[in-house]
Amino acid sequence: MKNKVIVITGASGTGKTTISRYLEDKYRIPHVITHTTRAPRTGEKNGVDYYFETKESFDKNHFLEQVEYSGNKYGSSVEGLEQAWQKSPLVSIVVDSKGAIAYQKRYPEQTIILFMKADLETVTDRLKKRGDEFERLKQRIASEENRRDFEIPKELYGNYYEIINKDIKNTKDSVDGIVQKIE
Ligand SMILES: Nc1nc2c(ncn2[C@@H]2O[C@H](COP(=O)(O)OP(=O)(O)O)[C@@H](O)[C@H]2O)c(=O)[nH]1
Ligand SMILES: Nc1ncnc2c1ncn2[C@@H]1O[C@H](COP(=O)(O)OP(=O)(O)O)[C@@H](O)[C@H]1O
Repeated sequence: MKNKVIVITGASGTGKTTISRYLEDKYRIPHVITHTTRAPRTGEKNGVDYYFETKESFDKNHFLEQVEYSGNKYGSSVEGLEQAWQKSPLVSIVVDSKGAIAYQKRYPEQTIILFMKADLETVTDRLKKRGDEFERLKQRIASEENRRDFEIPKELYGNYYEIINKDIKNTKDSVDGIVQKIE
């Protein structure tokens, strides 16, 4: 198989991380670890969930693309992608929609985009249950970037799979169908 990357995008709480973990557990598809200046959430580990950076250390990386999202910086490096491809020709990455556009442009033949969708009420409820601190959660939900990511950007029209993540079993079935088609 030629190296490929499953790019998982969508608004906060729509299930991107859940699906990335599912791909890892069921199919041994490793995820690319990206960099962020946001503080770790309870249970998140440096070098596993993210590389947690200071503003200074963040800028020392060689980014393939980087964004500002709800007041924090996020970025993914060529090295991170190459490292994941060394483990497996098929890997996944969780990024915002700007990141998804960047991957589609740079690796048009190798990018498979999953656009995760759920309604605002559902995601708000899930983020509360995830334990996100309330003030941060409100700020995140209201952020321009998050509001934007409830819809797929026009640059990706015709080039993505939409997954409506209500019932988790149906969601996993849809993901299974997509993974099995990847050559
Ligand atoms: N473009 C880009 N987006 C990223 C990267 N890493 C994470 N993100 C996105 O940044 C946004 C915020 O991530 P996070 O703080 O973990 O919040 P969550 O979406 O609520 O889990 C999400 O849309 C992530 O997909 C990256 O390296 N590049
Ligand atoms: N279909 C679902 N039904 C119920 N809870 C879900 C579902 N999908 C995800 N969750 C939960 O919702 C929360 C947000 O999901 P997560 O994968 O962290 O979203 P994202 O990475 O897009 O912010 C997590 O606590 C997760 O376990």
